[in-house]
Amino acid sequence: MQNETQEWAAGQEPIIVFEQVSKKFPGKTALRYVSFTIPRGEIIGVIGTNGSGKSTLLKLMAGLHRPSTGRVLVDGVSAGRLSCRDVVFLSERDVYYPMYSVEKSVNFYSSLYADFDPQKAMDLVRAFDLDPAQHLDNMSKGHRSRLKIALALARQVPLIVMDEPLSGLDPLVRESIIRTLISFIDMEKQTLVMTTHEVDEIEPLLDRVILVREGELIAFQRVEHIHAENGMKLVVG
Ligand SMILES: Nc1ncnc2c1ncn2[C@@H]1O[C@H](COP(=O)(O)OP(=O)(O)OP(=O)(O)O)[C@@H](O)[C@H]1O
Repeated sequence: MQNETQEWAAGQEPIIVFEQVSKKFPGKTALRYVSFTIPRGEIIGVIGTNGSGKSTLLKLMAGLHRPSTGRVLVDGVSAGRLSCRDVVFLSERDVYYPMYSVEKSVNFYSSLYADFDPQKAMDLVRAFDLDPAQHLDNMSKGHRSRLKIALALARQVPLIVMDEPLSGLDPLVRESIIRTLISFIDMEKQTLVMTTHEVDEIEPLLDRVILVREGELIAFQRVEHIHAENGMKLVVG
């Protein structure tokens, strides 16, 4: 697979630019000279085997890591200067207040973030079959994952970054959850970037794929181009 040359329509500046980005941790180079440009209004999947650098890539986009070399721009701003108003980052970790109910969590988030839309959050709660009155410490891990996604999607920000949003979800509901998730994204104004190991389920819903292997960008392509070159399946390993 090869990387594509991009052409952008006038006035359609990209939401994310990576220019020769490397990220080094003590004793480990997680990413090496990664460059790509993500247009607005797309669904992007970041795939690769364990330890290939996916989460590091997402944290750089969200401004949670600074590049060791190179430059990351989000909406024209250096990622190091981003605030929580620009990007939502949904981490793999389960962060919640166990004593709160679903509805109280929505109200709490509404008080935290000026761009939080409580009506949209409650619509998502219903779409994900959650009980607004249920307390989080009584909820299953899968239901807490749904709530976590609902709270992230209710923010009106240009970039939503999700690290493994499907982890902890029953394989039988993953596809319907991801379809619901995508249906709530405002494609005129928002871009979604997510990592996943569930490539088969998610692939039909993606516009583009970033494939990383051992810290290197192997491909950044539209899904249909990958199909044309490799048949119907993405190859992760
Ligand atoms: N804070 C850190 N300090 C040291 N090494 C780190 C740190 N964060 C990540 N790494 C290392 O960088 C490499 C890439 O990690 P990363 O978490 O980005 O991979 P990943 O593709 O998301 O993996 P997984 O699929 O298992 O979540 C790994 O070898 C990891 O151990």
